Amino acid sequence: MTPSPAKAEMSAKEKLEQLKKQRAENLTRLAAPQRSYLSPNGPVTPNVTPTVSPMDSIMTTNARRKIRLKPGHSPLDWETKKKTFNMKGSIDPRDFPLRVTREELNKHNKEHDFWICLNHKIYNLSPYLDFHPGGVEVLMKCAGKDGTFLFNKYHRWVNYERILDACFIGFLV
Ligand code: HEM
Repeated sequence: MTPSPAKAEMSAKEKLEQLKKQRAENLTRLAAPQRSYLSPNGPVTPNVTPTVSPMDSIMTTNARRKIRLKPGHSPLDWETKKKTFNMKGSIDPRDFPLRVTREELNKHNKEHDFWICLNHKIYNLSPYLDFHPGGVEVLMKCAGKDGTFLFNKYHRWVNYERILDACFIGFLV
C-alpha cells in the first residue's frame, strides 16, 4: 500500500521540522566561545550568565565576571608599565631568584605587599592588582598563598607567565 499524498506530505514536513531542530541544537552546541585578547581560542568552558549576586557567581559557578578597569589600567597599559617600572618590589636584585618558603610567602598578604604562588613560581602581584580584569577582591583570596587552583578554576587558558613575566621573583621551596 502506498501512503496517501497528505500523509506523505505530513511526514516530509515533520522531517523538515526535525532537521531544523537538530540544526538549531548543533549550532548551540558548537557556538564559538567568547574570545579574549589573551586566548585566541577562547575559554575552555562556555559562557554562563550570572544569576545570583556577582560575588556568589564568582565563587560558586563558572560564570564570567569581569570588572570595569580604572582608566589607564587596560592590558595595553600594563604592557607599557611592565617595561617602565620595577615590578619585583623591594627584593634585592642580588637575591634573585628568591627561594621562598611557605611561611615567607604567607607574610606577603597585603595589597601593597602581595606575593602569589602559581605552579611553584612566586610572583609579586601588587603592581598587577588594579590591572586584573577579574578585580582585586577575588585576588585577595590568594594573597600570600598558592593561587594555582583558583587560577585554573577561572581561566586556565590565560597565559599568566607572559602577563606576569616582569613580576616573577622566585621559586617555592
Ligand atoms: C595571578 C595571576 C592572574 C592573572 C594574570 C589573571 C588574569 C586574568 C585575565 C587576563 C582575565 C580576563 C580573562 C579573559 O579575558 O578571558 C581574568 C579574569 C578573571 N580572573 Fe584572573 N588572573 C589571575 C589570577 C586570578 C585568580 C587567582 C583568580 C581567583 C581567585 C582570578 C579570578 C578571575 C575572575 C573571576 C575573572 C573574571 C572571569 C571572566 O573572565 O569572566 N584570577 N584574569
